Amino acid sequence: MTIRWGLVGVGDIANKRVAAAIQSDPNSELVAVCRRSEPQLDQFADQFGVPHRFTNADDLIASPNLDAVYIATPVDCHCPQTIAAARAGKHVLVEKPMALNPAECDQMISACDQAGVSLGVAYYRRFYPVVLRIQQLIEAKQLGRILSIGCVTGNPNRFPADDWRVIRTRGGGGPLMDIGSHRLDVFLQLLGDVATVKASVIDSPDYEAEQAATLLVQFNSGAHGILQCYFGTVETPDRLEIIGTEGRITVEDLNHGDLMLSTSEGQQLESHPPADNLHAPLISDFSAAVLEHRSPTISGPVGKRTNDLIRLAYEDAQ
Ligand SMILES: NC(=O)C1=CN([C@@H]2O[C@H](COP(=O)(O)OP(=O)(O)OC[C@H]3O[C@@H](n4cnc5c(N)ncnc54)[C@H](OP(=O)(O)O)[C@@H]3O)[C@@H](O)[C@H]2O)C=CC1
Ligand SMILES: O=C1CO[C@H](CO)[C@@H](O)[C@@H]1O
Repeated sequence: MTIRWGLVGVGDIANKRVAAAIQSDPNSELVAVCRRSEPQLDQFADQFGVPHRFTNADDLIASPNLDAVYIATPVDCHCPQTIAAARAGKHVLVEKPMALNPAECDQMISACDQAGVSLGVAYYRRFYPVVLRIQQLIEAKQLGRILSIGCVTGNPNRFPADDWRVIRTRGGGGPLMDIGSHRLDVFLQLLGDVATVKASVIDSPDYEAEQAATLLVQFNSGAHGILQCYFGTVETPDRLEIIGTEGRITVEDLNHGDLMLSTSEGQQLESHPPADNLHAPLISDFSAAVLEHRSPTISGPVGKRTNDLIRLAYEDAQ
């Protein structure tokens, strides 16, 4: 059996990676796509050879010949479209951040539970070989007791004030929601759950959302997490550093996967590059989970935890 996918929202990320990832997965088939703009919909469907096209998400979701819906629309659409898909009996894989706020995440989880369908969230960095290698090194106590994890990330785009990414009711916030969310998810994967969140933001002179956010989180283990995220800077690589009592790991760019391990014995460079299509392992995991009747690796409750931390950060910053 293959999973027949409908893809709602065929903009930037669908075009760059999601459609190709579905089409390259042996358990998946891309059978339907949706966006409201008809000429752009046709262009996308023609480019990827997708047989069914819809200008209304409800119509795609109601279509009987689908097993799963991939939601790649702006964040304010994630909750209503997930609930509609669940009620129509479709499994749902939703882009990050999962929703505008934790209350929406709860509604999505509960709708999918009630309908008996799977819910996954697209935090694909969880499948990066370099992240899995770091997890292994931490678990093997190669770094001793972990004291801190730090990440700096920036998107150079200068978003206009009417872009959904910088309107709070559409994107949920600014760089913290859009790019910080990915890194907080990696923090949770590597160091476990968080007890407290402190945050400060810098407002943008040009739009409603923040332009910069700096977070200091304290994990249940006692370790610190420091996250800095920006919009409108020069391109900032996806840098990660973990400091322990016996060692340090530095990754200059998670998307390249070179890892430097420093211990008292010296330095060791390892290379763990990600998949060519970063979404491919995510789609494969989700479709296999549906076929094997297991939970996807990045389930609704996993995705929601990042929304919880972001909410605490915005509350503290206020
Ligand atoms: N995992 C990752 O690395 C990345 C994830 N993302 C996430 O993916 C999502 C989409 O981002 P991105 O592709 O950059 O956004 P875009 O703005 O480029 O695309 C959004 C798409 O959604 C469509 N859309 C908007 N509203 C609706 C609606 N009500 N019904 C149906 N379609 C709709 C738009 O088309 P139209 O207006 O014609 O309807 C467009 O095709 C976001 O959640 C974002 O955070 C984005 C980039 C990378
Ligand atoms: O990783 C990413 C690349 O940039 C995009 C635009 O800011 C983000 O939405 C996305 O999560």
